[in-house]
Amino acid sequence: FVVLGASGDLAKKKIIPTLWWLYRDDLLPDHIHIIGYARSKMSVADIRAKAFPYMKVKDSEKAKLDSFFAAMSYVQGSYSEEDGFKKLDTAIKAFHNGNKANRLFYLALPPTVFAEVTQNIHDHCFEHEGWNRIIIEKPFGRDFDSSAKLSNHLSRLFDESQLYRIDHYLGKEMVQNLMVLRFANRLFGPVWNRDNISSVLITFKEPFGTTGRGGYFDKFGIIRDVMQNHLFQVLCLTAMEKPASNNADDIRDEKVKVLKCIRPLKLDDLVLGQYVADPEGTGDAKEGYLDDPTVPKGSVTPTFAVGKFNICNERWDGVPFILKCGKALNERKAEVRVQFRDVPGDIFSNGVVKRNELVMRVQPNEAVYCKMMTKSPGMNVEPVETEMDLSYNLRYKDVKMPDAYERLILDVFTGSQLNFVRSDELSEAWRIFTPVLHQIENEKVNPIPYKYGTRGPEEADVFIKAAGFHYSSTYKWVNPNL
Ligand SMILES: NC(=O)C1=CN([C@@H]2O[C@H](COP(=O)(O)OP(=O)(O)OC[C@H]3O[C@@H](n4cnc5c(N)ncnc54)[C@H](OP(=O)(O)O)[C@@H]3O)[C@@H](O)[C@H]2O)C=CC1
Ligand SMILES: O=C1O[C@H](COP(=O)(O)O)[C@@H](O)[C@H](O)[C@H]1O
Repeated sequence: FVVLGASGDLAKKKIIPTLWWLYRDDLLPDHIHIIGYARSKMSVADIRAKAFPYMKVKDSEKAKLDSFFAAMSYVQGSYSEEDGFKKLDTAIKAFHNGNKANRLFYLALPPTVFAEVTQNIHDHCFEHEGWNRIIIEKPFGRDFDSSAKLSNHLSRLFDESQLYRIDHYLGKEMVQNLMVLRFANRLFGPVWNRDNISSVLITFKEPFGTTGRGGYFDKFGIIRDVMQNHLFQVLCLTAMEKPASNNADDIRDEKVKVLKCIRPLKLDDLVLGQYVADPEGTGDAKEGYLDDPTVPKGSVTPTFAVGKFNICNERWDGVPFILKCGKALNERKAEVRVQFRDVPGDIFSNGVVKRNELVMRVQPNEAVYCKMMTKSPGMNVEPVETEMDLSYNLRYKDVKMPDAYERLILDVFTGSQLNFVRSDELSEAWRIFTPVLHQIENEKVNPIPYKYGTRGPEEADVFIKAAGFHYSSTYKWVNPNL
């Protein structure tokens, strides 16, 4: 397992800790050897020191941790020159000692070096006896053309079955559960359509800004960072037809079909925002997006976006899929909210009956709940709002929920591409977003300012309401834990 970019942030925060958790739980193959590769002069001890704060090691695990790092080495080399990769190949060969070996390369690297690194891996580090697999992190390009260029480059070097494009949302418990909820319950199938569903709202909110990553983020913006990939994957799993089987290509075929039914997004179907400081807030809230010195002065990059999509097929035509994402908002939350149509021929008093909603909460605290009406308990006969609630922390108290990266890296070892992005999914997603992204950039469309720590610009609520999502404001949840 070669971690390219071993000196970087992703390696220390995610990849090394994930490998450790898999190793600790005896889920990695026997005889695994991990090699870090980067330009910096460093050692395995340095990798260990950098990653340790993120590895959640218990005192009782210290001996196992030592054996984990004993199975690691480090090779210093450049990303552009072949010498480093030849050295890497020699280092790998030293471990398999002439025996057949499988090689997995994780590109924990900035996209600027993807092309040269993959070329060098292909030319100098491929094993001819065992399998070779490459894991690539997003961003997979910035638009349709750059993504196609990267895809063409990769397809010249590798077979699609060797490429694992990570979208870590596909490794999250509730995102994986979408398939089971939809296709393993008779309850939902018959109502999962335009006759019964009035809108689908897919939300991603983070309560912190981009400080520290402003330089990277500004080149991409929230649409490329979250909506075009994470939220679109969730949209596809929510909207797709039942696949012929649960094998990776059958599922990905269905996702592609959904994307093909979506027309390119228009500016009128978007609300864009950018967070500003909240002078009364504390800590980071005192800093707006433009106050970050790594963000170019006067940048109009959106940190918040709501987009409305129509899936023009027999099941969904006319049902708005509303995708909302933003940084520096009031809470951390990712969820899918399926809102049903009004009950026809309401026989109860005016406006008491509210729409049903099925909410699949991805994070925090995984839950599936269905907002519904019940008779007010006791002497009263009026309908009241309530919920059927599957809260994972109550129902599955002792289950350890693996991190998304743990599931996905394990998938790569086992050769399952189900939870990875195929190149045609990618090009369809870019087809939908590229024209509007270019328009936003060319016309320097001004995002609406919103205060750090709020729910985003009020215009977003107006837009979402106009799109067809009803917010009743009357639903009150009683936390059974309290
Ligand atoms: N098992 C569990 O843990 C359960 C927890 N709950 C909790 O109860 C609370 C309420 O439930 P919830 O399902 O959110 O229902 P609500 O009816 O309170 O909210 C529904 C949606 O309306 C949006 N919203 C909030 N304020 C406005 C507004 N002023 N205008 C327009 N839209 C608005 C919210 O999204 P946003 O603010 O993101 O835009 C949310 O998507 C939540 O905190 C939920 O987590 C409920 C049921 C079960
Ligand atoms: O890919 C990304 O995802 C993270 C959010 O991931 P989560 O698992 O914490 O929900 C986001 O912060 C980041 O901007 C984006 O690049």
